[in-house]
Amino acid sequence: MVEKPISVLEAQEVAFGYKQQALLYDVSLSIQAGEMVGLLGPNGSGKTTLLRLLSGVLQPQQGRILLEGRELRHWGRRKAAQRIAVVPQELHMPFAYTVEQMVSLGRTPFTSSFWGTGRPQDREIIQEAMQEAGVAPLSERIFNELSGGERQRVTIAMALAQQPAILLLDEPTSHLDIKYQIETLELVQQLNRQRGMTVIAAMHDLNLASRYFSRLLLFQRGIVADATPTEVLEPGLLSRVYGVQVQVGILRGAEHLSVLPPSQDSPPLKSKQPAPRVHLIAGGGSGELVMRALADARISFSAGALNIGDSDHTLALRLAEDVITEQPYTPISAGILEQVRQRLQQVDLLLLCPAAIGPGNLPLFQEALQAARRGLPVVLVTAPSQAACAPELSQESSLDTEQVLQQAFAARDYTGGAGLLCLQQLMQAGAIIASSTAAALDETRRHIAYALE
Ligand SMILES: Nc1ncnc2c1ncn2[C@@H]1O[C@H](COP(=O)(O)OP(=O)(O)OP(=O)(O)O)[C@@H](O)[C@H]1O
Repeated sequence: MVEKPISVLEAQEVAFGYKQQALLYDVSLSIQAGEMVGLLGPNGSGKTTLLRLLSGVLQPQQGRILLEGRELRHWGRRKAAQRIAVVPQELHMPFAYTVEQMVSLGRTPFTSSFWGTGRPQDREIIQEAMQEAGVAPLSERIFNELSGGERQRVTIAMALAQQPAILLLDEPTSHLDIKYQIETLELVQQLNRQRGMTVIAAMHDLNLASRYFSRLLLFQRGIVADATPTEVLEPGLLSRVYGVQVQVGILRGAEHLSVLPPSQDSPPLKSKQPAPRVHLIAGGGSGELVMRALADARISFSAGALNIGDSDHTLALRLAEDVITEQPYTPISAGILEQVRQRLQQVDLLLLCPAAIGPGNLPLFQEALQAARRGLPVVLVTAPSQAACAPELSQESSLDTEQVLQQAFAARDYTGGAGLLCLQQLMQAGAIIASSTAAALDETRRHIAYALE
């Protein structure tokens, strides 16, 4: 029997938010010893927060983080620091420490002395760490007086002095010029290859990420993609996540992918998929089953508007051909609504998933109603719980079915009646009820086939 290797670091269904506001949810990932993983994602997507959770600085509000198979919060700070070192984006020191003193702090988890210089072997490790990170000539300089790039390399030396099994780096090249960017990543790669150090680094530079990391995690409040650079650096996926068009290819003579802005005279990017014929409106996880079913059936669809941070948004980034994106925690704006309106004029079918309707997304449903009145076929997908009671209901009178449907519509309405009215008007405008994911898929296939005739 082949034994499953134990992950050195694992996140199991982790959820976390600051001040009651959900930020990350359902993050599950497993890192094996010796992996080199690049963590990509736009500003504010939660990369630093994920690294803080993986290092134990923050505790998950749901789920757990395991270090070498044991829950991280049971390790204790000192023991965990003997295994994991963190290179933060910025380090501010309140005192005038020298570089050597700073790097010495890296030995603190192993010694009783604050500076970690008690034993000769510690002094040796500190010197070696300064050499490796290229900061030995700066050893007597005051840390706070160094340039951003120099400070970053000192922080790396501090982490190396910790001799960790796992190195977490938060944008390790952000303050460095191109020479030090390359040197830093070469150093990290060397530590990974020669010492088997496991590396996870948040990266903004997609080209450096594709060059140095064999596994990339594309993050947007949740994991959108977790695969090799070739699979993750896919123009459609990047444009959905970053909201900008890019070209991806292998430059002549190079061995790795490059991501570039599209040149002005290059033709617009052609999608591998045909233009979506189906649009989906969802939210709060209500679209998950339908999106998975559409993707499994290889039906190209667009989705939105969805707020960043909504689980349906993260899934749509992965599965949909195009996603109309709204900022987190904000009502659907007029500009975004206009994008939805235009999309609804282009597709053959709208799938409305059983999302709760509040003041923020009510305009979306009203837009759907306008589209239905203009003649766009609309399928109202009812919640799985509603589908579950449908077979029993079909044996009762049709009035009961109607009543249950109305109750279900009312339960989704958080607008004081406008949401319910909109759903009722959608029914009057001819919307079809699909009481299961399978029924929604059947309706979708039927409409696509009909539209092709
Ligand atoms: N201590 C905090 N309190 C409240 N909100 C926070 C805190 N730290 C981060 N945030 C918010 O959480 C979100 C994610 O931040 P985070 O720093 O994890 O993202 P990031 O992907 O690392 O961003 P960047 O690429 O810009 O560094 C942001 O909206 C940020 O404002």
